Amino acid sequence: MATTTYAAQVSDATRPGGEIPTEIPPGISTEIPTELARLRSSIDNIDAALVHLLAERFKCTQQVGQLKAERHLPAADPAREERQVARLRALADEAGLDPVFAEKFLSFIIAEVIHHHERIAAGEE
Ligand SMILES: O=C(O)C(=O)C[C@]1(C(=O)O)C=C[C@@H](O)C=C1
Repeated sequence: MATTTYAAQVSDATRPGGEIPTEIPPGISTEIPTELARLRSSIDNIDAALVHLLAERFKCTQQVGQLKAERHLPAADPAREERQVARLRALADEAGLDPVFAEKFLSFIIAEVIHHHERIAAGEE
């Protein structure tokens, strides 16, 4: 999509390879893009950490999937999930994160894990 506004140009400038617009309109402070770029840099670091943490979690759950398949255990354990949800919701609350979001996020991950467990049990992974 073509960027026409100054705000859109500044937004593009914070992307890798982006260029700061040469003509800054009068009255527009360069402080905003600097602060935005700093915050986005932190967000990128946090996103990278999340990816690494998720990769570690999935390495663990892949092993759990193997274990469950060998012992013919069901892929899902709703009682365990209930405890995880309760714990995560409390942690989220303490941390200032929306517990509803925390639960949705955990459920999304667990659904993917169960899918992998089922594939392992079916000999597809
Ligand atoms: O702990 C287990 O039994 C798992 O299979 C792991 C896990 C999870 O991702 O945390 C996934 C599925 C289960 O329903 C409960 C938890």
